[in-house]
Order: sequence, then C-alpha cells, then structure tokens
Amino acid sequence: MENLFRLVDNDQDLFSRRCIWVNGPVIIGAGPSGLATAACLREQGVPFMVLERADCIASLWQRRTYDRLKLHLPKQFCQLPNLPFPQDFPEYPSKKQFIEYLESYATKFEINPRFNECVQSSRYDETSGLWRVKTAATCGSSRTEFEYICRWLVVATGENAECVMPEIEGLGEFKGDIVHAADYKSGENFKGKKVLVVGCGNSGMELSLDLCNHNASPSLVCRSSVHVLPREIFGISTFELASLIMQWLPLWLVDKLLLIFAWFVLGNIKNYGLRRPSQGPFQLKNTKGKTPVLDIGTLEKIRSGDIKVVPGIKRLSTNSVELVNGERHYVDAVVLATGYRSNVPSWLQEGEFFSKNGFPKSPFPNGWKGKSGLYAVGFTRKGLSGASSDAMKIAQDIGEVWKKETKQKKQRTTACHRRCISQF
Ligand SMILES: Cc1cc2nc3c(=O)[nH]c(=O)nc-3n(C[C@H](O)[C@H](O)[C@H](O)COP(=O)(O)OP(=O)(O)OC[C@H]3O[C@@H](n4cnc5c(N)ncnc54)[C@H](O)[C@@H]3O)c2cc1C
Ligand SMILES: NC(=O)C1=CN([C@@H]2O[C@H](COP(=O)(O)OP(=O)(O)OC[C@H]3O[C@@H](n4cnc5c(N)ncnc54)[C@H](OP(=O)(O)O)[C@@H]3O)[C@@H](O)[C@H]2O)C=CC1
Ligand SMILES: O=C(O)C(=O)Cc1c[nH]c2ccccc12
Repeated sequence: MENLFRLVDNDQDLFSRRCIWVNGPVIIGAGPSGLATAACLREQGVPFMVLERADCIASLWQRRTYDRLKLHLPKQFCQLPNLPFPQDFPEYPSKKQFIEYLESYATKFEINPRFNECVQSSRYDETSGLWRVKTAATCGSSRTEFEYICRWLVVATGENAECVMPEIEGLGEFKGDIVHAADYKSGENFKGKKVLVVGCGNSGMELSLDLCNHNASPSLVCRSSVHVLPREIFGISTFELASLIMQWLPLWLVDKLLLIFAWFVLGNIKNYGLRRPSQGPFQLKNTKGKTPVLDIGTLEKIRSGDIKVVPGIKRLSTNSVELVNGERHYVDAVVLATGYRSNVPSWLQEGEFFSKNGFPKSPFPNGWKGKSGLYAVGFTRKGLSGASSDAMKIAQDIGEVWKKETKQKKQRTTACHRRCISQF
C-alpha cells in the first residue's frame, strides 16, 4: 500500500487494531472537497491518504440525492481545480453527469480513498506533534479499527454530513411513510398520495415539484420566511449576475437589485403564500448560511394550485397534520426536507478552530487553516466554488513545507552518503 508504514499489527485480537503512519496529510471525506484537495496535493507532489465512510466517492451525490437533481449553479461555478467539465455538458449538469465528472476526476489524479472507514475520533498529540485519527472499518461481520498517524489533517466531511431530523409532536404516531430528503429518490412511489413536505429550502421546493410531476399532491410547509429567486434573469444565471455585480457594488445593493429583478420575473411571492426574510438573499447566505431558493418551476405549480403552501406544523397524528393556523389535513406520507448539519464535533477533539456547530469559527476566506497542521475544506457556505478555493490554498500551504523538507532531507541523505562513502 502506498504511503503506508505499519507500526503494530495485532490480528489475534477479537477485532484487529492497526496503527498506520501516513507520509503526508490524511484527508477525511471523499466528496468534492476531499477530491479537490487530493488533486491539488497530487499536483504539488505531496502524498496523501483519503478516508471515506461510504463505499464510493461523492456519497452525498451518489447515495443521498434524488434522481432528477441537477446542479443549480452554472457549470463554471461547480468545476473542481485543474479539470474543466467536458464541453458537451449542459449549462446545468445532471447529477449523473456530475458523478461521471467526479469519477473521471478521481481517476485522473489517481485518488484511491480507503472506503468503508468512518472516522470515530481525531486528536492532536502535543508530545509527538502528530495527529491520531481512529476509524472503524466494517467489512461483512468483521470489524477492524485503524489508527492513522500523520502531521496534517484535512477535514472534508462537508456541511451536509448528517440529516437534521426535526422534533415534531406526534411524528412517532404517524402511520404513513416518513423519509428524509436524503433518502428520497423519486415521486414514483408517491403517485396519487397526499404528501406533506416539511421545509421550504431548495430540497423542499424541488421535491415538491418532483412529487407534482409524478401525480402526487404535495403540501409544502413554510414555517418562516424564504428568499426565492429565478434561476435565470433575462437569460443570465442569477448567481452569475450576482457574482458579476458584486465586484462593483456592496452586497446590500446587489441584494436590492436582485430582489427588483426577481419581482419582475416572479412577481410578488406573497401571492404564493411565501414571506421574504428582512435580510437580503446573499447577505443572509453569507451571515447565516441560509441558501436562497433558485426556482426551477415550483412557483408555477404553486400558482396553479398543484402545490399547496401551508404554515408551520402544530402536531401530527396517525394520518393527519394539524397546522398552526388550526387547519387539519389528511396526510399519506411525510418528506422531511429539514436540512443537514456538519458532524465534525462528534469526532474531532478540538475546540479552538471549529465551533460547536461543526463549522470553522473564522468565516470565508479565513476558515481553511487552523493550528498544528489542521485544515478545513468545504465549510465556506459557498458551495463547490468555495471548496475549490479552500483546496488550492491548503495544497499550496502543505506543498511549500513538503518541498522544503524533502529538499532538506535529500541534502542530508546525500551528505550522509558522502560521509559513508568517505569512511570506506
Ligand atoms: C442536494 C444538494 C445539491 C447541491 N447542489 C449544489 C450545486 O449545484 N452547486 C454547488 O456549488 N453546491 C451544491 N450543493 C452544496 C454541496 O455542499 C456540494 O455540492 C458538495 O457536495 C460539498 O462537497 P463536500 O465534499 O464538502 O461534502 P460532501 O459531498 O458531503 O462529502 C463529504 C464526504 O465525507 C464523508 N464523511 C462524512 N463524515 C465522515 C467520517 N466521520 N468519516 C469518513 N468520511 C466521512 C461523507 O460520506 C461524504 O462522502 C448541494 C448540496 C446538496 C445537499
Ligand atoms: N438543485 C440543487 O442544486 C439543490 C441544492 N440544494 C442545496 O442543499 C443544501 C441543503 O438544502 P435543504 O435540504 O433545502 O436544507 P435548508 O437548510 O436549506 O432548508 C431546510 C428547511 O427546513 C425548514 N425546517 C427545519 N426544521 C423544520 C421544522 N421543524 N418545521 C418546519 N420546517 C422546518 C427550514 O425552515 P427555517 O428556515 O424556518 O429553519 C428550512 O426551510 C442547500 O445548500 C441547498 O441549496 C438542495 C436541493 C437541490
Ligand atoms: O446549492 C448550494 O447549496 C450552494 O451552496 C451553492 C451556492 C453558493 N452560493 C449560493 C448563493 C445562492 C444560491 C446557491 C448558492
């Protein structure tokens, strides 16, 4: 195995624990962030090891997203460093195309993660000045524990590592199917059913549309406010337009302009039963991480009455929901589009760089580098382009130290050889 030096191997135990020295950084997570960092390190000539809990790369995209998903930002904002999307890809690649791209990315940069290894704990050992990363690998009924020892630790487990499961009174009593957006594949299974979609972020909006397109009847719970923007304004992607004018105008003004444009294209979203937050869409994304909804057709279905917007939930019972406005509706199934969270606090023993919510304390562009060789990639709340930007900085930073040290090591070895030779 490349880069590996086995220190201890006690296979005789009930379960086996192996201790492995990694020459170079350990990257936790083989999603786009981990892959981008690995590729940039490869370019710098730095060896690395990627640990992934799932059995494939980009598990969020391959296992935890719905069939008809497409990127909702244009492709130039979603490609990873050093490999553009193929020219024949559309402006908004499909999930299948994006996965294809990521697979070819991993092949091109020879990234071979160790799959089915979930990181359980990581801590910095002050005495040795090294990181100790413990994983549990399950293969069939056998369980192996590994401990990786390394100088650099790159956290790439993502902003969406775990599903947020809401506390809703009566959820346990509900007799119909309950699925989180991460386990929803298609509206196929919901034909003719009344489905309560909880949450009106991009997931809730898009899954409601998918349900509608499969002849189900969704009710979309919007308990608070939400920014909805058209995906395109006058033929230009809203995100691209915003990124362009951000170079000249302050964010609050960009937001004001976007809201005027959105009003022209979509009309007043109050007419759809939706309220806008008081803060503008991009300011809200930057300060609270709440992504504005980019509409791909849901509003049209709300206008036609195919999707019903409803207020917050008071309680669920065996087959119905009671809303905060007192209305009661019959429900066949519930889709929880209630979002995701980082899982870093559950396995990283560190309290200086990461805050309790599992995001680096310093916001973009300063949240990529901690102390003692700790790095974070993909926690910028700026999607894939934020991940690429982190990855390049991390690889550059580690690469500089690596090159300096390898040069010194080479010099020492040559000097040693000379000494050895001179002794003969
Ligand atoms: C439905 C959806 C659509 C999106 N669309 C876009 C878009 O169009 N454009 C855009 O810019 N952004 C989009 N995003 C944002 C999204 O965050 C990025 O697309 C991207 O997946 C982030 O990459 P990542 O590698 O940081 O995280 P992830 O893709 O989540 O990868 C993290 C990896 O770490 C692994 N992992 C987690 N914990 C552990 C552990 N303890 N041990 C080992 N491995 C672990 C996970 O299994 C996973 O494979 C979307 C997000 C979602 C949920
Ligand atoms: N095509 C694409 O590219 C897609 C991209 N995405 C991205 O994935 C990420 C995650 O999006 P998403 O899954 O929508 O998560 P979000 O965190 O964006 O939205 C979660 C929603 O759930 C609501 N919610 C949470 N708990 C409750 C509750 N108890 N009762 C009622 N409502 C509740 C929240 O309301 P409140 O605001 O009141 O807390 C919010 O509206 C985003 O960055 C998004 O852009 C998602 C889907 C498609
Ligand atoms: O889709 C997502 O989750 C993203 O994070 C992509 C994204 C980054 N910045 C944005 C601003 C508006 C809409 C989407 C994004």
